[in-house]
Amino acid sequence: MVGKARSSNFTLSEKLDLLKLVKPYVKILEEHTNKHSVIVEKNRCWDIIAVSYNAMGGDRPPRTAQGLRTLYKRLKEYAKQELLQQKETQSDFKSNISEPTKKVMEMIPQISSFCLVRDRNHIQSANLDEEAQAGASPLQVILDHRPVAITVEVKQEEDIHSAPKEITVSKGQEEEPASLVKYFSVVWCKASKKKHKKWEGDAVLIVKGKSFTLKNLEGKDIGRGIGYKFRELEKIEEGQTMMIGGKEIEVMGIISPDDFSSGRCFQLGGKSPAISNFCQAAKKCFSNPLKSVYKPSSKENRQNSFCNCKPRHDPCAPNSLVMLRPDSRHQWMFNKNCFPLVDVVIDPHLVCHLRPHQKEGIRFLYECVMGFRVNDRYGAILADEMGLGKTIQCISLIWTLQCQGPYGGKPVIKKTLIVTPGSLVNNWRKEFQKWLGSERIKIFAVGQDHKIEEFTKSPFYSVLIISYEMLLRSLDQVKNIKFDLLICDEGHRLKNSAVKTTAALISLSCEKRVILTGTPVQNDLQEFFALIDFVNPGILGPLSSYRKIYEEPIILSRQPSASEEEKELGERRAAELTCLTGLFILRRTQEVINKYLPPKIENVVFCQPAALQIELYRKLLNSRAVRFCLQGLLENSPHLICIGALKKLCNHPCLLFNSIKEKECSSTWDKNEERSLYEGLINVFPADYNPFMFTEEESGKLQVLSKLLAVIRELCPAEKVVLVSNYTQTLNILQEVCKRHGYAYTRLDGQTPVSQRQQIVDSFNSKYSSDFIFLLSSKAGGVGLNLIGGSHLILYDIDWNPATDIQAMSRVWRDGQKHPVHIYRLLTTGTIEEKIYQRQISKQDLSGAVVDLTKTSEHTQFSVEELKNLFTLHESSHCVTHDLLDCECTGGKDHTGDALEKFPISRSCQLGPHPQKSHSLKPLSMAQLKQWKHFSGDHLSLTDPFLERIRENVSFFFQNITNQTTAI
Ligand SMILES: Nc1ncnc2c1ncn2[C@@H]1O[C@H](COP(=O)(O)OP(=O)(O)OP(=O)(O)O)[C@@H](O)[C@H]1O
Ligand SMILES: [Mg+2]
Repeated sequence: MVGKARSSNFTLSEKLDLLKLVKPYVKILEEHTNKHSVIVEKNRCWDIIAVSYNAMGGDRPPRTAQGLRTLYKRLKEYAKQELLQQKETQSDFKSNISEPTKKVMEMIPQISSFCLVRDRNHIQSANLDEEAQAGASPLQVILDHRPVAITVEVKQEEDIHSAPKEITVSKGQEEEPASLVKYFSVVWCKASKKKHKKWEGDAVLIVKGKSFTLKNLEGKDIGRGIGYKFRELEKIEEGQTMMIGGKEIEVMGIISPDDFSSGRCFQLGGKSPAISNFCQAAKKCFSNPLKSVYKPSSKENRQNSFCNCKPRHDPCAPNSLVMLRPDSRHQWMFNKNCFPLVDVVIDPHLVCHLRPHQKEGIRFLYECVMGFRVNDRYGAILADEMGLGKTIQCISLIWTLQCQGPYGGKPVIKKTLIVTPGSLVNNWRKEFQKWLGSERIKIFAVGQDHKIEEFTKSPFYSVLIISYEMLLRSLDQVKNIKFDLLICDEGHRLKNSAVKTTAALISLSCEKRVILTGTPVQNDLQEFFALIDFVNPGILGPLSSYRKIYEEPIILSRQPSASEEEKELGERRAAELTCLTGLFILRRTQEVINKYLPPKIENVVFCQPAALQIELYRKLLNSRAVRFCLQGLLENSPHLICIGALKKLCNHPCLLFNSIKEKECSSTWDKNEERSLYEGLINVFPADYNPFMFTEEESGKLQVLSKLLAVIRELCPAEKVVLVSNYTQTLNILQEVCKRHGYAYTRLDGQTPVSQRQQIVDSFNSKYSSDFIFLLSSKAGGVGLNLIGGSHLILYDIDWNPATDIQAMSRVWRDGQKHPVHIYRLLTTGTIEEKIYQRQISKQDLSGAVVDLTKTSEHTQFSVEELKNLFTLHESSHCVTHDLLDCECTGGKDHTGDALEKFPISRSCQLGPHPQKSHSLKPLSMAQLKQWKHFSGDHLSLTDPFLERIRENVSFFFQNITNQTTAI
C-alpha cells in the first residue's frame, strides 16, 4: 500500500547507499542504449530502483517499507557479488562482463515491457522530501519506450511540494466535446493541510468533459463531480496534485483508453509483465544449459557436488521432448545458488507413447507450474475434452518434476497430491502403472485398506491419490503433509467456492495447482472466477473488484438495452479476461485424437410413444398443474414437477405409476400442485396394473431398446453394450429387462461402493468377461471412466445439460477402443425429450470453449412461451426436430446434408418456431444436424443393419459417421 511505504524510515546512510547502489545499474543501461528519451523529474529516482529491480528479475517494485528494505539488501548483495567477480577476473569491465551484469544487460530489451516503470503508482513509494533533505544527488532519468535509455545528471532541486490547488467548479459557459474521455492513474487521500500526506490508496480518475469519476482499484466509485472548468480538467498532467470532491489526488500517470477498457489498469500486478515475460522467455535463454555459468565459491562447490549438471535424458536425441528453459527473471528469482542450467527432458520411455497434443500439453503444464507463464503464479487448468489423455499428461509432468529441474538438475517437487472422484482413484493408480510400471514411482491410493498414515510414515511414496470425499474426512492429516503439486481431477466441481471440498482444497498450502476437467465451464462468470482463483489465487483480484471490472460490464453489455458504449466496454473486458486467463488454460477438442480412433456411428433415434404413454401424456398436459404453469405466475409454478413427470412417463409409464402411489402415501401429498398434476391419472392405468410386471410394449423407447439389444447380440456376439440412464429407477427397469432376456450385466451407480468401482470397470473391459451389458448411471459414474470394453453405447434418456450426455458418450469412443463405436440416443417422438434435445443442440456451441465469454449465458428460467412449447405433445409429427430444421426433404428418402450446399447459406436450418427470430439462436449446430444423414422410419432401404431391425417402432433417424473408413 502506498501509504505504508511513505512512512518508511530508512536511515540517511541507507538511503545514500541505496542511491549509490542504483547508479551502476543506471550506468550499465546507459552504456548499452542511447535513444530518444523523455525527461523524468528528479523525484523519479525511484524509477531507477524499479528499473534495476526489474532488470534483476524482480517481479514488481516493492510497495511496502519492508519490501523496500528487502530490495535494498538484495541490491547490496548483488553489487557486492559483481564487484567480487570483477576483482576475481581482474579484467576490463566492458570486455569481460560479470555474470550478474550480464543478467542486467540481458534484461535490457525487456525493461520497457515492464509496465511498472511507466506506471508510476507502483513506484512512487518513498518519502521523497526526506531524500531531498538528505542531500542526495538529484537524478534526471531519461526513459524511452523501447529500448530504454537512461542518463544521470546532477540538477538543482525544484520544490515539488507546492500546495495542491482545488479545481474550481465552473460557473457555466465553457463548452467541450462530451465524448472526450481521459483516464489517469492517481493516488488519493482525504483532503488535509498536513505537509506529509499519507496516501490512502490508488485510484483511476476518469475525466469526461466537465465531469469526473474517481474509481478505486476494485472498480467502485469513490468520488464524483460535475460542472468543473473544462480548461482545468483538460490540463491535468502527470505529477500534478489537486483537490477533487474533497479528496486530494496526485496524478501518477496517464492511462490509455485501451488499458481502461480492457480493465488492465485496475490490475495491481498488471498483466503485461507476465505476458511479455512469457514471450521473451520463449525467445531466449542466455546461458548454455550444459555449461556451468558461474564459478562457485568453495561452499557452493560443495553444494554443487550434489547436483547433477547433465540432463537426465539426452536433449539432442531424435524425438526428445525438451522443456522450455527458464528466462533470466526466473533464474534470478529461483536460482540463488547459481547452479548450472540443465535441460529438463521428458523420459523417452513416456515420449514414445505420447500423441502430439499430449506433448504440447506437457509443455504447457510444465511452463505453468514452473511459473514461466505468469509471474509468481503456478497454476494451470487443463480442460481437454474427454478421452484426450489428461492423465498421461499429468503423469509425465509428475514424473519429470520429481526427477528433474532446470537448476543443477535438482528435482522441482517431492510429493504430489491427486484428488479425484472416488470412482477414479484406482484408475489413476492403474494409469501410473500402465505408463511408468511399478518400479519407477511409488503411488499410494487411499482406500479402505490403505490408510493415509501409511503414506505419512513411509518415505517411499511420492504420490498420494485420494477421493474428494476422503480428503474431506482426513483433511487434518493431509494438511500435515507438505505437497509440492496438487492435481484436482474432474476439477469443475471446484467451481463453487462455497462448498466444503473447495474450501478444504484452498486451505492446502501447495502453490502448484492443476485442475483437470473435460467438462467445459458454462458461461457462469462467478464459477469461472472460482476456478481461476483456485489455481492462481488473486490473479483476478478480489471477487468484489472482479465483479465490478469484468462481470458487471460483461453482463450489462449483453442486455438488449445496452448502449453501444456499454457493449463495447463489455466486449473489451471479456476479451481481456479471456486473454489473461488463456495463459494458463488449455483446451483441445476431440478432433485431435479422432485419427487414432476407430469410426464412430452416432444415431439419434426417435421412438414412437406407446398408446398408454400418449394417453397419460395428454392427461398430464390437461392437468390443473400444467395449466397453472402456463398462466405465467412463474415464482410458485410447479413446472419442474410437471417436467419431471413427463420425463418419467417417456422412460416408462410404470415410473409415473410408482410416483403417484408414493405420493399418495406420503405426507407431502397435500401439496396442491402435485395433487393437481396426478389427479385422475391412476384411472388411465389398467385396474390391475402392477408396476413390477411392466411390459416393453408400454414404452416406445423400451421396445426399441429391447430390439436393439437383440440385434447387437445377434450380429456382434463378441461386442458389449454400455446402457446409460440418469435415473436409478430407470436403471432398475433396464436391469429387469436384462434379466428377462438372460443378458449378463454389471452395474455402476451412485450406490456402488467406491472401492468396487474400478474392479467392475476392469472386469467389464476384460476380454474374458461374460457381461454383455454395463448399466451406468451417468450422473454417478459418468466422469472419467474408461469403458472401452463396450463398443455400443445407448443413452436411454436425455439430460438438460449436453455436457452430461457427452460425458457418457465419451466413455467408449476413446483411446484403446478396437471396434467401430455405435452410439444410440433414444428420444420419444413429439415429447418433451425432443424439446430438451433441441435445447441441447442450440446450447452446445456455448460449451465449445472452457468459457466462451462472448456468448450469452444460458437460461436458468423458462419463459411462459418456452413452457408452452415444452408442454405440447406433437402427435402427428414424425420428428419435430426435423420439422424445425426447415429442411426441404420429407424424410422419405435418404437425405444428407450434402444437399445443403445447393442452397444459399441464408437458407441454412434454423431452430425455433419463429424463423424471423432465428438469427439470435445458434444456427450452426442445427445446420450441422441437418447435414447428418436423416430419414424416417418407413424409409425403404436402411443400409445400417442395426437400424433396419428397430425401424418398426422408430419414426425418424439422424445418423452421423466420424472416421468413416471401415464403418459398419
Ligand atoms: N498416447 C496414448 N496412447 C494410448 N492410449 C492412451 C494414450 N493417451 C491416453 N491413452 C488412453 O486413453 C484413455 C483415456 O485417457 P484419460 O482417462 O487420461 O482421458 P481423460 O482426458 O482423463 O478423459 P476424461 O475427461 O474422460 O477423464 C485411457 O485409457 C488412456 O490409457
Ligand atoms: Mg480423466
